[in-house]
Amino acid sequence: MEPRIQVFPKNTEVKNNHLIIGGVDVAGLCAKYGTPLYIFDELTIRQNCRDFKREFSRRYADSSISYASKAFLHPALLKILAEEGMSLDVVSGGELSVANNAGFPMDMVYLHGNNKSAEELRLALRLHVGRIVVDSFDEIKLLSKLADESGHIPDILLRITPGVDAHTHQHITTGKLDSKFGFPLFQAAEAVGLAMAQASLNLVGFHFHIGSQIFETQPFLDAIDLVLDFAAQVQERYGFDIEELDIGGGYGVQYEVDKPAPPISAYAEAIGAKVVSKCRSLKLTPPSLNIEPGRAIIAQAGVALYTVGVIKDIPGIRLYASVDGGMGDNIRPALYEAKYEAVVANNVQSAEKEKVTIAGKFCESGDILIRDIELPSLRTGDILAVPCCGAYCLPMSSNYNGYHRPAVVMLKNGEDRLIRRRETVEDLSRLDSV
Ligand SMILES: Cc1ncc(COP(=O)(O)O)c(C=O)c1O
Ligand SMILES: N[C@@H](CCCC[NH3+])C(=O)O
Repeated sequence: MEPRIQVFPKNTEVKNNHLIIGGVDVAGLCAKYGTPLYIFDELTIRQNCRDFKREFSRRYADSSISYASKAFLHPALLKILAEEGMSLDVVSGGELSVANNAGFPMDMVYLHGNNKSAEELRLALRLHVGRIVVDSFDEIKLLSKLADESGHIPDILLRITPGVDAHTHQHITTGKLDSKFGFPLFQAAEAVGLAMAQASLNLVGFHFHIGSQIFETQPFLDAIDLVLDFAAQVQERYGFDIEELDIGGGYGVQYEVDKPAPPISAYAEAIGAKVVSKCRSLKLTPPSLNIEPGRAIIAQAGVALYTVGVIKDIPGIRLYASVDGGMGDNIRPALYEAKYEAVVANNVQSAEKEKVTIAGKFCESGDILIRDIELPSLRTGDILAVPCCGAYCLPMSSNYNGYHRPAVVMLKNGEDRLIRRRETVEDLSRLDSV
């Protein structure tokens, strides 16, 4: 079996040397819909939701799982999440509106953001979202005023930056003290005092998020230690009892064959035990626990499909194969030096292999999707399948160089359906006037 298959959606197999996902021949899909194409496997999404719910509730009964919609947001996905009993994390009025328009239950929504506008806060108040995660002193004051005007008292969490190092890429670490997000611990008590003084706000607990693609459990445990110590301090100082603890997302996923991520059970085991033992030692009533995975729900479910175009051999230097997408649909290699695997969907296994660099078609020399990967010798017209592209690819995509964002297809029970059409030339100037 081709080892890279393990990084693809859960029900991926190889038949007649073709890549088959959810019973569907991937090369055939490309013939039907064109490329670049993003496909999502519904079964993998549902299994990931169920794994999180099962593993956390087993170790900590009073827990909930919120999908971080910034990783990928779509009405079809929202329907699946609602059916799976997931809550939702949104970070703007835009994400909130998409969720509301799709009929997602608003009481299951957490609104985040370090610079929420008055308009976004008014919308959240009008929709009675489940929680507003307040990020700054300015926001406490603004939300208090708006809540007062609206007549609705929102349940709020304060976002704390616990000051732990999550050992991940510096652009995706967020829990360090020098951060634009949240209240550093040394200012957080003052924030609790201010929030409690607002008759129009109902403070229920604390939130932290220490970063993304974190492979160790220890940074989560360190942050829990610090934030629950803080909860005990403010209980003594203000008589505030923490009812909810939201420990954010950041659970790692396997992008590369030789870099397996810890199973969800390992995070759940360590985190559940930590909250229980810490609350016991501090004599705190254990709070409800909310977990906010984005990547770990959706990354593995998504695959990017490209057609190979120009193949350029620079003897003694490098062999390049260019595909019909790149940084316009996946900025992650350029932004974070993210690494990806790939297989040739119409020729998965072959004795003839060579090292090749997969370039995108954008006018940037940094537009390299995968550097020096061993693949069956590529020919123009081959279909390249890049796994683990479900998270933070499409939501961070662009029209750079007049790129038409890809079509998106959902796979379920051997059937495919188009859930987002490919952009057209008309879309490129849709908003413009002369
Ligand atoms: C507040 C918050 N929660 C959850 C997430 C989801 O993170 P991940 O996709 O790494 O699980 C993020 C993004 O990093 C975030 O900023
Ligand atoms: N967008 C990043 C993760 C940051 C998530 C937002 N806090 C990624 O692609 O890995």
